[in-house]
Amino acid sequence: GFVLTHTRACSSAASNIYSKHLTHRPTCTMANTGVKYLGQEEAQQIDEELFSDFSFSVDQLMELAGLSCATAVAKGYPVTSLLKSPARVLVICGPGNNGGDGLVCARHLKLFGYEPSVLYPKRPNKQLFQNLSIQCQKMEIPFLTEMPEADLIDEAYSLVVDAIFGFSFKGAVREPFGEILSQLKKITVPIASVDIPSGWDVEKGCPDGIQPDMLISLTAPKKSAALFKGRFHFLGGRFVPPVLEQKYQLNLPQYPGTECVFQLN
Ligand SMILES: NC(=O)C1=CN([C@@H]2O[C@H](COP(=O)(O)OP(=O)(O)OC[C@H]3O[C@@H](n4cnc5c(N)ncnc54)[C@H](O)[C@@H]3O)[C@@H](O)[C@H]2O)[C@H](O)CC1
Ligand SMILES: [K+]
Repeated sequence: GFVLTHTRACSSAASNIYSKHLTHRPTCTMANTGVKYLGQEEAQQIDEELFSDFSFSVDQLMELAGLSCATAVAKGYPVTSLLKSPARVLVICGPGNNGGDGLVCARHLKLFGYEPSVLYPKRPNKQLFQNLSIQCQKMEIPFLTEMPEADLIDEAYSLVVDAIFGFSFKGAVREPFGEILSQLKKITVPIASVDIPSGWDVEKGCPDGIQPDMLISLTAPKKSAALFKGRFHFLGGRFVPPVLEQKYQLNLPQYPGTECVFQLN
């Protein structure tokens, strides 16, 4: 197995970039847990096993994944720490389950006191995603019709949640996501990426890709997470049965108490 331990210090460059959007700079804490970093195939295999052998439904795990993401955001960027009020968050959702996590995250962010807006340019024709979209609309979360320019994002929002691609991303980015990612490379407000920084190769990353300030790894980090340079790395998706954890030797850290996220660094 591929096991990485993390002892990296917080990136001071990233701190300087983002501190202008915060009233205080949160302190980083580090945990050296020895959790396993997964390859793309292994991540997909575990996902598949949760749905088949363990009989979970996608809705169930997506709800817990999205809740973890909103919780991590609330820990890293508390509403009261943000310079702009209301605390507007742009949640960008992609065409797969990573995008579904984003919709769930947006709904919980609203319940946590943020003002999320959703950009959802490619909507799969499946009941699950239609339901999640209706739930957001009923929560009075606006859906944008187009991607705002980078300077507009910096002006209007405190944070962007990147729920575009997760562990099934492969090959060159297809439109409209290429243009969306090129705007995200220009913004100065922090990006919180769900599971994988979108556009990054799941295992090898992407040196000239987006550089999120927060990464929320779900189930277990993927290999590219070793290249993450932002301030906050959280683990979420506290739903892995111990039998499955042992089978894949995930070596997951102990989540504190009833918490749904664990801060890896
Ligand atoms: N077990 C867990 O931890 C759970 C994780 N969840 C989340 O699900 C995603 C993985 O979801 P999946 O549907 O398999 O794939 P993606 O969302 O990564 O994307 C697939 C989607 O994207 C399109 N696509 C792929 N490559 C490209 C490209 N180069 N350009 C454009 N579009 C591309 C593809 O066609 C599909 O439409 C995981 O990361 C977690 O976030 C679950 O929510 C819960 C269980
Ligand atoms: K993502």
